[in-house]
Amino acid sequence: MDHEAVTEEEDDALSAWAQTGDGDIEGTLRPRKLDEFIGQPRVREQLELVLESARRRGVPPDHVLFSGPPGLGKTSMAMIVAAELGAAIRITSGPALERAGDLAAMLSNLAPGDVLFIDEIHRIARPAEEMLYLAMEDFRVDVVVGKGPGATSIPLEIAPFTLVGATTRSGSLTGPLRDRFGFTGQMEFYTDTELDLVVRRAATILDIAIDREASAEVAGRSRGTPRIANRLLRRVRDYAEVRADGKVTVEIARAALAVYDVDELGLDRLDRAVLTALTKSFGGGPVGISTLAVAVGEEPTTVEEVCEPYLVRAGMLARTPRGRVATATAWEHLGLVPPADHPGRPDQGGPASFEQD
Ligand SMILES: Nc1ncnc2c1ncn2[C@@H]1O[C@H](COP(=O)(O)OP(=O)(O)OP(=O)(O)O)[C@@H](O)[C@H]1O
Repeated sequence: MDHEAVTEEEDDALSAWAQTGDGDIEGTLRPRKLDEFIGQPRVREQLELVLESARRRGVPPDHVLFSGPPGLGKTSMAMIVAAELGAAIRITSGPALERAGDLAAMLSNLAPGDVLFIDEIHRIARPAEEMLYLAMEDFRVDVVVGKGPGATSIPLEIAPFTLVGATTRSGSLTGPLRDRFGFTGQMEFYTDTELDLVVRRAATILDIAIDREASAEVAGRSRGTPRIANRLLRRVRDYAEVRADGKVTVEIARAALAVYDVDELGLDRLDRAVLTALTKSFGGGPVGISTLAVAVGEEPTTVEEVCEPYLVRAGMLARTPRGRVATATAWEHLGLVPPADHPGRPDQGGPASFEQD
């Protein structure tokens, strides 16, 4: 292993990480405990208080919601909640709960203290959502037997449990559902320093020799997202193994990332397609998200949930009440000059003049 400036303390931490589990790669790379989780200091501190207090009182903690863009560690956090409580976790997702009966079956099979994790909870069907209200509040479900005027509803007690929900769109959650969560952890994009740690941790687990400059390069191009950091690391490893001696240096990392179309800011082909359509086809905007999605041949939700958060964060795209607008930084990044009257031009007020929605 080639960790040039790794301190002894870091080395200990890295080798402790190396001993975590096996299984599929994503699973292998998932942090298992709260203190193993890199980044998100605010969410970690808040969650620790929620869990510790529940542990001391000997009751299941309040229901927990994690929200934020994909790949920031919401599923990992859900698993950590269960691990920290020493509880079993049952996993499902909003789209899988199409019928209330599916949810009733899951809820009635829970043992006391279990954690039920519902990923993409904003996509849960209405009848299941209504069943969830009662389950979250009173640990009860009403099972409807029969049809038509003769139908009766039988109340069924369920074990006290903790619901952990994850969503990329907390805004689409209905008020009553949102209100039933006692704690919401808002996951933020990671800093480059945090991602550097994520990359080095994964390199240790996967036994990839990467030097410090190279891990920083991969981290800097990972769009603030650990899942992307781990993925880029694996692609860089492939390149190093096939085209070189297996060691990842910064030159190898740069060459590999060029092959995979990841630019210096971490923007991939889709991000650049969005910016190119926005600037070249729509004169910088404003343009609606659906039109933009059609122009790049993607689903509006993919553009909205996967590309947009990072482009907004990188200061390249602004959401205005009239649609999406490319900022001066976006034009510059593509090597283009914004038209004279475009609001993205700094002399026209620049990005700061945009009203965010
Ligand atoms: N803080 C972290 N430290 C190290 N690795 C992390 C961290 N957070 C996430 N990862 C890694 O990133 C990957 C994605 O994490 P996870 O599945 O928890 O994200 P998510 O927010 O649930 O994503 P999605 O909403 O797309 O399912 C996992 O392989 C995990 O190992």
